Amino acid sequence: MIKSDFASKLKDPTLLVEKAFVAGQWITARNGATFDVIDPATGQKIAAVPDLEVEEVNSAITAAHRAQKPWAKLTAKDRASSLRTFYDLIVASADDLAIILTAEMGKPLQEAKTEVLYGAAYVEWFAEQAKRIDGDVIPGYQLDKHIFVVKRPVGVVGAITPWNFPSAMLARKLAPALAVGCSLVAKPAAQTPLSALALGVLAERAGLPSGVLNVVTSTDAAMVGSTFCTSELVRKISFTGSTNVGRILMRQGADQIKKLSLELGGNAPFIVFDDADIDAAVEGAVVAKFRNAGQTCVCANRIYVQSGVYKEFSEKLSRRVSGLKVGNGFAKGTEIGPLIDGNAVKKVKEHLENALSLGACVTVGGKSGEPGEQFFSPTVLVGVTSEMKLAREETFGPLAPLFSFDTEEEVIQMANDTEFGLAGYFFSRDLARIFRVAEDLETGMVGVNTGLISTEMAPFGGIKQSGMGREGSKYGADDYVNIKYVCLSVA
Ligand SMILES: NC(=O)c1ccc[n+]([C@@H]2O[C@H](COP(=O)([O-])OP(=O)(O)OC[C@H]3O[C@@H](n4cnc5c(N)ncnc54)[C@H](O)[C@@H]3O)[C@@H](O)[C@H]2O)c1
Ligand SMILES: O=C[C@H](O)CS(=O)(=O)O
Repeated sequence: MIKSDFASKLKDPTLLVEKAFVAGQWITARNGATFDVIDPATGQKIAAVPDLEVEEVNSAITAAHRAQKPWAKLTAKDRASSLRTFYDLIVASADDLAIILTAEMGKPLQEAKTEVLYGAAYVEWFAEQAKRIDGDVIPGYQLDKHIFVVKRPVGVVGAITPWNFPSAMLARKLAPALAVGCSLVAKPAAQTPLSALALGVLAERAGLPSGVLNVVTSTDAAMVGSTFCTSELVRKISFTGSTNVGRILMRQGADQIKKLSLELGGNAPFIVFDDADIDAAVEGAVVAKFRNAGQTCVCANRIYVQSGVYKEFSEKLSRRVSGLKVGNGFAKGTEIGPLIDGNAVKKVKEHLENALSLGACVTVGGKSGEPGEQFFSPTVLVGVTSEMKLAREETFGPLAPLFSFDTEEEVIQMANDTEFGLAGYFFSRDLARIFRVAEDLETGMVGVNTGLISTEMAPFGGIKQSGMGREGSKYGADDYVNIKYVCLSVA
């Protein structure tokens, strides 16, 4: 066990596990291989976890397959009770889970705790929803015919999750899956496996039967994905990550017509109309752009400001951003943590330099940390135009580009001019405009006069190349069941 100084902060050190969770056992790789987990704020190794190979991934799939039918045969109430216990254990360990999350991902500790509780909220919600996976009784088409519609669990789910919300993105998948009677093999991002493994510890303590939840760790993500997609035992792939990888999984799953949930990339527009409450719009932009240092799929990637309020908004936003505290996620008062790795810093720099070369100007920020450090100061750019890379690509960092526009028609056209369609935001106090723009934005989710829309009670997901399926709300369960129709003939 790596005794990192963060581990000494844990009330319950047994939550920090450096083994994979397969068939209810904590295992190492057969060949003894491990990979390091690095604190992005310091570049220090904080743990080492098993680098599993295809045999071990198939063992996890087999375990999930063995466990699934007995799990599905429990009553909904029994599954609900297990998930409720799991929820209670997550909440009770939230402080420790947040410490582990900040250590491996870098986000400020308060944001990490918010993420842990947000993920737990999905477990709570689907513990309740487990008892409401209702079907239908439909009037027969002949006197002797009786039509019943039931919803049955899909079966074994292969779940692949990203590094930016390593706890909540797994919770958002396992909650509906287990609630309806599926079992699950999770593969967390190699950068952040510890949060998923800690959830495995708590699932075990909650009494989830062996094999219902498995967590495999590997640096060979492509191997895990193709193993999920080619195994006849895996009936569904639930993926959160980039659109490029989503495409790969769609292709690989096509041969077996795998059921898919894809939560993919975004390029969210954030629109400020001249009738907006500008101070509220500034606060909305800060949370929509700089939450998780800009590393969220629903971040405001393009900020469009109507020309009449452009000067006021850009000055107020720049002043607000200049006060954001950058630092180690464990340091008191930190609001902007490190980016996940050097490539993330490189991408932000590339987008910034491209914009500057095409005429944009920095009003605040624009600086990266010392070489080898992953910090980047929260930055506001003015004079941004659609020709710049950051208009077409997801920056995934603390860079707020301000575009100017004149008319509603113009900004709707610009906002929708992207292959992505995950989230969109706008600020306006004109009710007719609110209904028009909410209708016209080509996104799966819209925030009106708010920059934060993520909740377990609403259907989270995108359209176009931001994915398919929904997570959260009653719609979230639909992705983990098959509908079965029974026609009973009895005179
Ligand atoms: N829509 C959402 O809810 C949501 C949430 C978080 C992140 N994202 C998106 O994820 C991206 C950033 O996260 P990321 O860098 O971890 O994305 P990524 O696609 O590189 O990795 C996501 C997961 O896929 C795995 N992976 C990588 N290559 C794979 C392959 N060939 N086959 C199978 N699995 C593979 C990774 O190991 C990781 O576990 C951004 O585009 C962001 O918008 C979307
Ligand atoms: O990266 C996007 C995740 O879905 C995080 S959140 O749901 O917006 O908090």
